[in-house]
Amino acid sequence: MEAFQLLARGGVQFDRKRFQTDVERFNKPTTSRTSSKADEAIPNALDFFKYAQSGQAKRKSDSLGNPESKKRKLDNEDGEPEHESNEENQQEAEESRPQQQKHRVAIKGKDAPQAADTFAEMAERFSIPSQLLSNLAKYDYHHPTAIQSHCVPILMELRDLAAISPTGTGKTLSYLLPIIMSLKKPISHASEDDNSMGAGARAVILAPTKELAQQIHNECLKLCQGRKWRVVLFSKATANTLSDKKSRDRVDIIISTPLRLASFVTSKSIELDNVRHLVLDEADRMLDAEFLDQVQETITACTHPQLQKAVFSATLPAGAEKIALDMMRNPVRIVVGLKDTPLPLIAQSLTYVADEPSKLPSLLTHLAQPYNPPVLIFTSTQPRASSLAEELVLNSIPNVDCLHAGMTNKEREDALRRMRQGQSWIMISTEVMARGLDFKGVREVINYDFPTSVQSYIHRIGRTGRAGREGKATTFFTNEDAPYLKAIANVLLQSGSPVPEWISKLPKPSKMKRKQMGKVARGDSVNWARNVGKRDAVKRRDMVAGSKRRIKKATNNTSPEPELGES
Ligand SMILES: Nc1ncnc2c1ncn2[C@@H]1O[C@H](COP(=O)(O)OP(=O)(O)OP(=O)(O)O)[C@@H](O)[C@H]1O
Repeated sequence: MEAFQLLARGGVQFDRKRFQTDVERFNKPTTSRTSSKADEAIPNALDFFKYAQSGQAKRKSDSLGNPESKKRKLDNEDGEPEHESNEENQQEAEESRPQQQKHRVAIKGKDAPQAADTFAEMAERFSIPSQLLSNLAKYDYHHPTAIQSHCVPILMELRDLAAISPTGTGKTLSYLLPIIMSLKKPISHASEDDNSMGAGARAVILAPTKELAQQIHNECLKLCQGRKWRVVLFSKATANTLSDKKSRDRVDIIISTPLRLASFVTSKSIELDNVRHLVLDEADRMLDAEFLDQVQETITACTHPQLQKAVFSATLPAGAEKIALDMMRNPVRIVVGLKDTPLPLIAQSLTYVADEPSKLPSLLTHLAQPYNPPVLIFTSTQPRASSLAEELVLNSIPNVDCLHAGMTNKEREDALRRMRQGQSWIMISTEVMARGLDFKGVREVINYDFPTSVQSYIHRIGRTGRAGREGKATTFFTNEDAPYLKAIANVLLQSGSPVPEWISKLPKPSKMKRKQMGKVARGDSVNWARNVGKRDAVKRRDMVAGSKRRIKKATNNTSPEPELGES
C-alpha cells in the first residue's frame, strides 16, 4: 500500500501535485525497509505459515469468518486454552520483535535471548565455525526456520528450553546446530593439556524410536562433515566398541532411544557425568509413562554442574510440559504457531466410512482415484498393518510396503530405505512411524484407523506437508469413532481445514471418553469377509465339540445300571 494512502487513512490530506517529488520519493519500493527485510528473511519455501503471502496463515484465513473457529478455543483437548494464553499473547505483543510477529511466536521466560534472523547473524553473534557454515549451505540450509532463529540463540546462551513448533518445521537443526557450535571442536582435536572438554560424551540426544534416532544421527553427520566428530548412534552393534573406556572417552555426541541408553547406565557400562547438553526430541512421548523412568535414570546420571536441558516437540500437553519445566533451571518456553495445531499447509478431511467392514472397500475406492505417491497409511495395530498390506497387494495396488515394530531390524531398515528411494508408493504403518520421521515427498497421509489421541493425529498427519511443501490428510471414521470425532474436528478447524457443520455441532467428549479414543476393539484382519469365514469355522468347531459333549453325556446316562442282586 502506498505511504500516502496509509497517511490518508489517518485523516491526513496531501496536495499530491504540489508535493510531487515527495510523493515519488516515498513511493519508491526501496523505502519500505522492513517489508523487504521480511521478504528476504522468509523465503517462500520456509514460509510455513504463509505470512509472506497474506499476512496470516493461508487456510487459517478461510476459517476466520467461521464462528466455529472462535468457538473452538473453548473445546480443547486437555482443558488447556488451544490458543496461547492471554498472558503469552500479551508478552508477544509487548516484545513486538518483528521476527516474533512474522511467525506468531510466543515466548515465556526471563530475559529470553533475541532471535537471529539469518545464519550469518548467528555466525556473527556466536561464531559458527566456517566448516559448519559450509555444511549448512551444502545441504541447502540457507535461511533458518522460525524455530531455529529462536532456539539457536537461546541454547547458545546456555538456557534450558522447552520448544514447541509444528511438525516439519526444522526442530532437529534447532538443537543440533547449537550443540555442535557449543562443543566448539571434537574431543579428538583437543590438545593434551586441554582438560576443559573432560572425558566422555558431552551431548546426549534421546528419541523414542530407532528410526528417528537413526535419522537424527544422519542429520548430525551431515553437519559434522569435514571434522573428526565422533557421533555415536547407540545400538547393539556400538555396545561392543563402547565397552572399552578409552573409546567411550573419545565420544562427542550420543544419540539413542531411552531404553537402550538407560540399560547401559544401569549396568554402569557408560558414564554420563561429562554431558553438558541433554535433548529430548518428541518430548511428550519421552515423558509419558512408557519412557519416563528410563529418561529420569538418564537425567540422574548426567551430573555435570552445567548440564543444559532442552525438550522439543510439535505437541506438549500440560502434564508433560509441567514435568519438563520442573526439571529445568530458569527455562525459556517457546511456541511457534499455535500450540497443538498442524500447519495450514496440510489440507485435512474427515471421511465417514460407516463401519469396520466398509473401510477396506472405501480405501480401495479412494486408491482407485488418481493419487500422488508416496501415500502413508496408519493402522492401529501391527497385525492390521500386515493384513491391510496383504489386502492391497491382493487387490493389485502396486508397490505396497509395510513397517511396524513387530518386524526385524533388518526388515524395518529395508522398508525405510525403499520408502526413501521412492520404491514404495503406499506405506502402511503403525504409530512407530508417526513421530519425527522425515520423508519430504509424502503427499498424503490416510488414517485408516482413527488416531488414539489428538497428539497422535497431529504427529501422524505431520508426516506430510514438511519443509514448506503442501500435503493432504484423510481420516476415516466409523460410527464407533464418532464420539471422539469432535476432538479431531477441533484440530481441523484450528488449522483452517473445513469441517461439516454436523460434526462441528457434536458435543465435546468428556475427559473419560477422550481417554478411550482409538481404543475401539478391531479385529486383526481388515477384511471382514475373511473374518466372517473365520467366525463360521470357529462356530462349526464349537458346534461339533458341543454335540460330542452331549452325545457323551447321553451315553453315560443311558449306560445299563447293574442288575439288582447280580453282585
Ligand atoms: N533451515 C532450513 N532450510 C531448509 N530446509 C530445512 C531447514 N531446516 C530443516 N529443514 C528441512 O525440513 C524438514 C523437516 O525438518 P525436521 O525433521 O527437523 O522437522 P521437525 O520439526 O523436527 O518435525 P517433526 O515434528 O515431525 O519431528 C527436513 O527435511 C529438513 O531437512
